[in-house]
Amino acid sequence: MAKSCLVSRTQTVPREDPFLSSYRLLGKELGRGKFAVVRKCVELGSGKEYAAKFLRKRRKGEDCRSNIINEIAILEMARFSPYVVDLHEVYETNNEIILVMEYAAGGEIFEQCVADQDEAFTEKDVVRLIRQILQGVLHLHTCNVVHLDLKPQNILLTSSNPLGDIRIVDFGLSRRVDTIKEVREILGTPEYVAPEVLNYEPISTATDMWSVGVLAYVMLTGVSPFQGETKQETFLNISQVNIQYGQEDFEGISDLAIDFIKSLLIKNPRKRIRADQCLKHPWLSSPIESEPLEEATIEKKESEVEAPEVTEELVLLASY
Ligand SMILES: Cc1cnc(Nc2ccc(CC#N)cc2)nc1Nc1cc(C2CC2)[nH]n1
Repeated sequence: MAKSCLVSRTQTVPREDPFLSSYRLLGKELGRGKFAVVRKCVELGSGKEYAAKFLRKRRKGEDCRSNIINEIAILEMARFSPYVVDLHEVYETNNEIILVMEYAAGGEIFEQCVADQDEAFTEKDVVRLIRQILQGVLHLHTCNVVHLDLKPQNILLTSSNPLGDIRIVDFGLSRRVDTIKEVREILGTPEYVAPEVLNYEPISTATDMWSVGVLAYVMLTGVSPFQGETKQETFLNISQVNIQYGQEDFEGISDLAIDFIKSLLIKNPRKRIRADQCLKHPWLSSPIESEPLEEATIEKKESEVEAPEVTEELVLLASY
């Protein structure tokens, strides 16, 4: 444990700990994965709230620092998309890398997907949010990057009430498309994973588009379309595209919405519509259904950026 020094009556911070010298952790744990924990924090200088993601560098005895550098490089590459969470600062200790990211106060859209009718999303809400998700995904795909873990738990809201905007988070499984060798392990979360992943076939940007189809289904109905009693049953439902659009689940939902979902939940990845085509689908582009169209493409504040090669020089780490 680093030596600490008394800096004020209320708090002592380890002298050599730049993160804790610049931020105060707030009680709230926002998320926890196998090798990461996310905590709310406040930047002492500005008083601004952030989310700090603590990532362990060693996992199962292996050095996984390059995986974390990959996540940072993708967040950096996506910095011009308003719908990808912003990366503020990075710190490195002996055991961890800390990503200080934009705080999305509205939390996971998952909570509202499973909420009671009166708090659930309206179709108009879903049109607006799916359009934003597609604009974020289009930015990634334009940069040759696939997310590979798009699910309601990884789509956050800047505000839940009033309903704000989305932020795509968690690029821990993301890859540059041209660097993906064949998939050797099942990536992603069972309910949202595309058939080609289950069959160890090549993955592509179309793999994310399958997940967008599942996302739209869940946001509209609160039902996870392929979920079975067991993981095996779920995988079989996905592989056979065993899906229903039941009257009960889709009561009051437009035929255009169902047509949109059906354009994505197609077994052959080549037959699924792309993110740019989704944004032109009548369900998302008919003004009657929703607010006036935003620009379908993201105005880049700088020239189009290629997803940078994952090299360590790219990342300025405040290390200690
Ligand atoms: C209010 C809140 C509630 N729940 C979560 N959950 C969550 C979901 C996925 C991941 C996985 C990741 N990355 C981390 C937390 N994040 C929140 N705010 C965040 C969370 C963040 C950044 C992404 C961490 N900014 N604002």
